[in-house]
Amino acid sequence: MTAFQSVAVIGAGAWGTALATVAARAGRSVTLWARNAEHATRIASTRDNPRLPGVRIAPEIVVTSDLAVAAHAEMLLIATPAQHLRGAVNMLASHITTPVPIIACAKGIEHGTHKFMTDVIAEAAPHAQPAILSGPSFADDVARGLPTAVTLAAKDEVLASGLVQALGSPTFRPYHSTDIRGVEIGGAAKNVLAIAVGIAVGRKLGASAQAALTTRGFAELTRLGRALGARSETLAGLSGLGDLILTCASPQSRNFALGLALGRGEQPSAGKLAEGEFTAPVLIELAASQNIEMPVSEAVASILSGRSTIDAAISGLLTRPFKAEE
Ligand SMILES: NC(=O)C1=CN([C@@H]2O[C@H](COP(=O)(O)OP(=O)(O)OC[C@H]3O[C@@H](n4cnc5c(N)ncnc54)[C@H](OP(=O)(O)O)[C@@H]3O)[C@@H](O)[C@H]2O)C=CC1
Ligand SMILES: O=C(CO)COP(=O)(O)O
Repeated sequence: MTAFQSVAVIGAGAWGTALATVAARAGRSVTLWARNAEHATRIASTRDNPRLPGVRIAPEIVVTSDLAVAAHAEMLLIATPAQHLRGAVNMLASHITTPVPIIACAKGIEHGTHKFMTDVIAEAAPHAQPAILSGPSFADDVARGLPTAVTLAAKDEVLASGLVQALGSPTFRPYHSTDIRGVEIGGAAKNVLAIAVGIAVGRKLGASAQAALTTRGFAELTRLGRALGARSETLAGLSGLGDLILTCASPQSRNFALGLALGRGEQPSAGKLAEGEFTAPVLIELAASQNIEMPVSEAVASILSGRSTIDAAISGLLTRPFKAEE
């Protein structure tokens, strides 16, 4: 019997809905919280969420917009966009008076503070036990029960392992870790790098360029990770290299798709969350503060901000001085 029988997922977007399904499949009693009361009522009655079309939400999942109901759970998963995670945890904080695990499921770095998601949780809800779940996992695949594997990290290995036991099932396999920072860096940086690779594919630069850019992207992700104390095996694991491979190779990724549209000179789809767009400027600020070179991420940030054209950014990357591979 797991110590975490009840689970609440905060944020009823694509990922929150998929994670609620995962937890229900693992035998937990699940509450899915949506900020909008009308949305919650509609999802509860139709058992369908337009943010994750075609996925039937199991009848036993309670859908609510009442935060007090959700906050009763023995573990909480936060699946809002990264820049809204602090707001969500702030709202939860007054309901949390005992140590309860709060698992960040968003991928990003907070603007202004340069803080990673578990640091934001620790600040906003001092009683919480922050953890992070990240890895190669499209919400649609996960909700449909296709096999996926992710990393779940907490400071305390026993806690991380307990959370894995509560959420894991044959088709959703979390691996536990204590390298919180390594997991957070991989998830945040891979979205920015996926935009770069999408641009290259959209510009028809070829499969060789796609592989080269993904690999050099991994090199800069690793450089930053090492500088911030991440473990190499985490960066080369599911939440780092694993998620980078997934996101840099599939138009199913919203970040890759954003890059693809930009590279083709098309208008990106409106209303689709591509976290890399928000992470790019803060990622390069953070890298600069550590004296870490991240030329691919810098190119993405300068394209997105309009400081550079796509052609100038590509030319800038291709004419960098030759150097040793590291
Ligand atoms: N989709 C995926 O495959 C995966 C996504 N992730 C990560 O999960 C996070 C969420 O992504 P995803 O679910 O796909 O995004 P969606 O755009 O599908 O949904 C975002 C959800 O967050 C809600 N939301 C927005 N702002 C707030 C807020 N201030 N307080 C509470 N809820 C809020 C939105 O509510 P409303 O509906 O009312 O607008 C919406 O339900 C991102 O960081 C993403 O990188 C991670 C792994 C996989
Ligand atoms: O994080 C994801 C897969 O692991 C989802 O990727 P996108 O946000 O690019 O769709």
